[in-house]
Amino acid sequence: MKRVFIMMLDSFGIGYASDAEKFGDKGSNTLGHIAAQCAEGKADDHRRNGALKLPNMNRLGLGLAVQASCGQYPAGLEQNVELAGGYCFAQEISSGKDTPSGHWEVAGVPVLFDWGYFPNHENSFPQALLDKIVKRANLKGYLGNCHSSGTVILDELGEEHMRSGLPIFYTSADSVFQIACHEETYGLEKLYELCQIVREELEGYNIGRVIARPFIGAKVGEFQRTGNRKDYSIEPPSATVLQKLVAEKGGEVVSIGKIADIYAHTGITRKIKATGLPELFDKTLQEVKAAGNNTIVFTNFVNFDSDFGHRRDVAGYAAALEYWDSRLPELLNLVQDDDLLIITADHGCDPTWQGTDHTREHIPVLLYGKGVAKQSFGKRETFADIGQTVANYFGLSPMDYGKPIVTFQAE
Ligand SMILES: O=P(O)(O)O[C@H]1O[C@H](CO)[C@@H](O)[C@H]1O
Ligand SMILES: [Mn+2]
Ligand SMILES: [Mn+2]
Repeated sequence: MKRVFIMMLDSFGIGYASDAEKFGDKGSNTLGHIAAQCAEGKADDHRRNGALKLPNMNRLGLGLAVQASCGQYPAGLEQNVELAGGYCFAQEISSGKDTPSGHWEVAGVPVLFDWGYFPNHENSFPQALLDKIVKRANLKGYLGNCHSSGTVILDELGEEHMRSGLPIFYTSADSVFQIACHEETYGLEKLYELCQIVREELEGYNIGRVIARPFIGAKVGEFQRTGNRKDYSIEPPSATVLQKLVAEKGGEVVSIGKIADIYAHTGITRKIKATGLPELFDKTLQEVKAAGNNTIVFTNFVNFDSDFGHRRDVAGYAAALEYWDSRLPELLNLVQDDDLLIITADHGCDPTWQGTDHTREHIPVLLYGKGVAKQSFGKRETFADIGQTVANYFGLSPMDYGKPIVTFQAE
């Protein structure tokens, strides 16, 4: 039976990439800096304390992958562990450091064109675009129209939004048009309809995603974003390894969490909704247990990025990693002889870094399965090596980019 399980720890970077300077990210290191702060006792709070404890990922080569990526073994992580899997690190060839670029490149389709961006920090969106949206959606106006962190803007404009009923428009260094509206006072369906209109009006602007950002709460300090976030992505520019598995083998691709949205629902045969790390992990285990031949179970663990990376919350990120690692043995126990488990990431989001945006970093690639030698697989020139490995494993036609990290015998 052939089954691949891809665990995408959103924003789990392991050291700045050689082109990081272009992004203002030279020196960033999501895991390295979290480990350093933990080791110095600077990440102790009600959620965790002491040195970073990731014994299970470390047995799959995490510490060694970090060392290979940035030259320094992560502080506090156990050394000289007996390897249970293969490991390497990969650099990104896509032009951006955003979620779709990282995910698509992992699936064998790097983004080599430039996305459109809204570079102005105030009055970010072109007036002509705003006018069209206002007219088509029959709005009385809008709030925001700027770069912002999604939680900061709720503190600033959430109450005004509730009073006026005007949607909050904002963006970031990524190619995104984000819309925050109160789930109850504005309405979830109305927000989704507005996002759909904006998606259509963005034709020609080359914007990666429109993101619905529903929230709840009565007043400042109580606002909370909900799991009803929805991403409206454009489609990948060519067939991903997910699409190939479905087209060439009639295979099954199970999306857990945000995966389906990120691939614009292409190459996905089943979608499982889940919110928060515990539920994402529970649903992953369920799907891995039930998976049949020629199946990919693909989970995006968004919380590392959205709850901790962008929020620059080091202790929160560390606690989330420790939680995830503590559950990893449950997944490892379900991996059968022919299966392949891949633990990886889509970009960095160093919680010690300036600003609140992603960071241009290498990603870890931890491989586990009987067909994987317990060794280093070096530096990978593109995240697409993962997609090529998956194509090779399933015996699909090769992807245009990437080299297989491990090769498998055709059946
Ligand atoms: O600050 P929030 O709303 O979480 O926004 C973040 O989430 C977006 C999508 O991942 C990114 O572009 C980043 O700006
Ligand atoms: Mn991401
Ligand atoms: Mn993000």
